[in-house]
Amino acid sequence: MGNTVSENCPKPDTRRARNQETTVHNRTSKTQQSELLTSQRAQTPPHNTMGSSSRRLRAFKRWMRSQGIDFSDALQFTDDGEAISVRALCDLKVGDMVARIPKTTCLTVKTSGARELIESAGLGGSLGLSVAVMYERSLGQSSPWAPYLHLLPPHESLPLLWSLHEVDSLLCGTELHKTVKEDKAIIYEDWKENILPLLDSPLPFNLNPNFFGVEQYLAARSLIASRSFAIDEFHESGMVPLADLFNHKTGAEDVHFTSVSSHSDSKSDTECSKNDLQANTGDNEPSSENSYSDGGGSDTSGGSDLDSSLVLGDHTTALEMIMVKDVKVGNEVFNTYGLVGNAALLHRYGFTEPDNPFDIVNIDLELVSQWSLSLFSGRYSRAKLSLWRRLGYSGCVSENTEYFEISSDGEPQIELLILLYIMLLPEDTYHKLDLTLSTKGNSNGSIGMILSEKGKFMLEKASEEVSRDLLLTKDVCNALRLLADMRDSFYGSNSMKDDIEALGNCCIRRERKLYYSLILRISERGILERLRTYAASGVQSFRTAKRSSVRKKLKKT
Ligand SMILES: C[S@@+](CC[C@H](N)C(=O)[O-])C[C@H]1O[C@@H](n2cnc3c(N)ncnc32)[C@H](O)[C@@H]1O
Repeated sequence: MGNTVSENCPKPDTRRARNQETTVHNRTSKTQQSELLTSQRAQTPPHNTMGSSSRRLRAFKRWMRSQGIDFSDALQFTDDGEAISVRALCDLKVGDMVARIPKTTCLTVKTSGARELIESAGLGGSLGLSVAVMYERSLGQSSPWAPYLHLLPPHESLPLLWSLHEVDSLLCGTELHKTVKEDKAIIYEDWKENILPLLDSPLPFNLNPNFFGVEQYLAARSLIASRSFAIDEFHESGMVPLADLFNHKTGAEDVHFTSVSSHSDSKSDTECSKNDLQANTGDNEPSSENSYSDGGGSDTSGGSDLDSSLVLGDHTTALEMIMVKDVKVGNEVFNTYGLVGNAALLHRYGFTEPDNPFDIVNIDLELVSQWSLSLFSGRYSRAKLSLWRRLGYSGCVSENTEYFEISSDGEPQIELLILLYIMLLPEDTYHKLDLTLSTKGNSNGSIGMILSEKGKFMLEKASEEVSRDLLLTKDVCNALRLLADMRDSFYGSNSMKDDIEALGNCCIRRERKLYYSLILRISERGILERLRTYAASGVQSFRTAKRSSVRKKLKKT
């Protein structure tokens, strides 16, 4: 069996937060080196020695050394009292290995003292890992991970942990509102069904209820969502000390995590194979169906030392952190948590980024139906929708809702344009198309078919760009503008200008939830604004001119 590495792409949390999430793997041959970057370069003191080493950081570093976690002294861990970040103490170069973390030091179900308890209860996934985290936390100083756990925040401020009032007031209208409310209910059920019964576990698991309440469960889930990694098939997801200290920058990471394997089915015995791991995999999707099929024996007991014999059935022994970009002395070293939009970032990690190019806004089919009903009868609207479907189109579907994506530049999904176009077809054209489709019986070249049925031009193989251009009639553009207005009304009475002003007056430290949710609102509303611009440009005369030139070209061919 080959090296097992799970990609640490964040899974789409929800349909709302399912903005493109892709991993970036731009490794270079230099990453094959296996020497840890040592102090040679770091010994040159930086001009501006910044940051501090807090007591908890010093204890954590001592603990890392005692556990065999190697880290370069070119990395500076900075503790501002609330959060940690990592900076370069000297110029870091692509290919520099800056840390090596033995898997045995990761906090997973397999390494936790609660392994037997978790496995016998059949708890897998985030549920199992959260019991491991709660259990180790309950041990206090006796936990083998005590200095690591001490460095973690009590919880991450994810919307899942906000009060219902906060969720309703701060997320109203956003892509997260409904999702978070649903999450809260499911997570509570998870706890009641799976965690509460553990308190009756027989000795030696004398669990302290104070560490296994619903609040502690939510806190553990928030830490897992925001900082766990998929390690391998054996360990599954786990907390990876040190690797989880790097902050995120969208599409501009400096460091990659790699699983290192040196085992028998490598091409040669001496060959090291490496696979990228990407932060973070915390499965924030509440689920009650977590179960373990692994019935493997368990020989760990509570509060044991980290046990190197735990790397069972998996030959990969360590995780490495390797620079994929040069970083100048004094600059922060970033990881990436994936190419995700702000709704996903807030949902899983509790923060958002201004000008995030991976943002999207969704327009529900339900909203399109409302718009259609404001113009046409229910029967007429349904018939048009059915024609659109018979032509082979659909929107995105998730959790029984059908919707259309508007990308961050304001461009709507083409299926929405086609639907609007069909909805707005003149009655006779619609009947003609309906009849043609019934006789033809297939929907090949459907865009061309729709457009040609309008009788203006023949278009068999339309490129998406040309099709878009032709679909953007004046009526379709007006419909887009109306839909943008309808979607924007979900945000309540505050205008976008009010939101921007509120953000300007907001203190990120004191009003973190407000700050990040305002960025989410503003970025989503910005997309709707760009959708309006997109629609407006469609009705401008230059656009008409462009269309007529496209038509001319098409006629010639
Ligand atoms: C894996 S941890 C990173 C280390 C973290 N700063 C710490 O104090 O341990 C992920 C958390 O760091 C914070 N974070 C990471 N990147 C961020 C960013 N670009 N802006 C704001 N907060 C960020 C968020 O709170 C997130 O949930």
